Amino acid sequence: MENDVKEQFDAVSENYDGERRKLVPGFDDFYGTATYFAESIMDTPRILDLGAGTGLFSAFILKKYPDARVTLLDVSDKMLEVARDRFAGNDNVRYVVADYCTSGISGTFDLIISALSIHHLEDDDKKRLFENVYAALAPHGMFVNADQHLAESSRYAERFEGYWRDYVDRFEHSREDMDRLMRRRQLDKEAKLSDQIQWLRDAGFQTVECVYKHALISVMVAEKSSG
Ligand SMILES: C[S@@+](CC[C@H](N)C(=O)[O-])C[C@H]1O[C@@H](n2cnc3c(N)ncnc32)[C@H](O)[C@@H]1O
Repeated sequence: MENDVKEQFDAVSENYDGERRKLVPGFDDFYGTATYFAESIMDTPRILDLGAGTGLFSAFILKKYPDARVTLLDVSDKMLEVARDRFAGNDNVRYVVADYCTSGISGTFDLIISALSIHHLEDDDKKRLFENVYAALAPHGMFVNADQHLAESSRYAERFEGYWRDYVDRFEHSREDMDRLMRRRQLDKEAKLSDQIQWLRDAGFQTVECVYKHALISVMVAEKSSG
């Protein structure tokens, strides 16, 4: 992973949460659907949030599983600092500053979740990560990846980009925020949904479903066993 990703997110950590609704089309449905489908047979599931940032996705999940033991992993210590404030007093939440691409995944989890993070990886690294996620899940485990994706055709790649720009333009942004956003956007390396479904299957997942899709964003769930 380029250091740029860490630097870019370190720089926006304090304003990050306030901006999200202005940048993620269908914000409530996106996180709401991801949370709805994130299921565990355990009452106190062990959860790993990859690229947890300020803990936004984990906050939704903790409303569903208040006693979950959650590990927030992110390469940006500044983003995790905001998460520490968010979950202050919850001793079941722990924080790991690491690059999940190079550090691998240690431990066993019932649920591995990720939102808007894995699209920063090169495709080969995404494939390797999916294998590592599969290996780190308990036999009944599930992976939920809520992320941006690439359109299946170049024509729709352009249309998705236009759709997103039109959405973002509906809100006020400072020049500085816009410049930062566009610099971050240049680091994106989205993959097609069809490819990601295949890579998840190749990694060993028995059941793979796209449970939500809104132009360029989607929620994929992958279950280790077919149950
Ligand atoms: C757009 S933010 C998403 C944060 C949070 N998941 C959410 O839904 O708001 C992407 C996060 O992924 C982190 N990230 C990107 N690549 C990473 C990597 N290889 N290892 C660890 N964290 C990574 C960034 O530092 C950033 O905090």
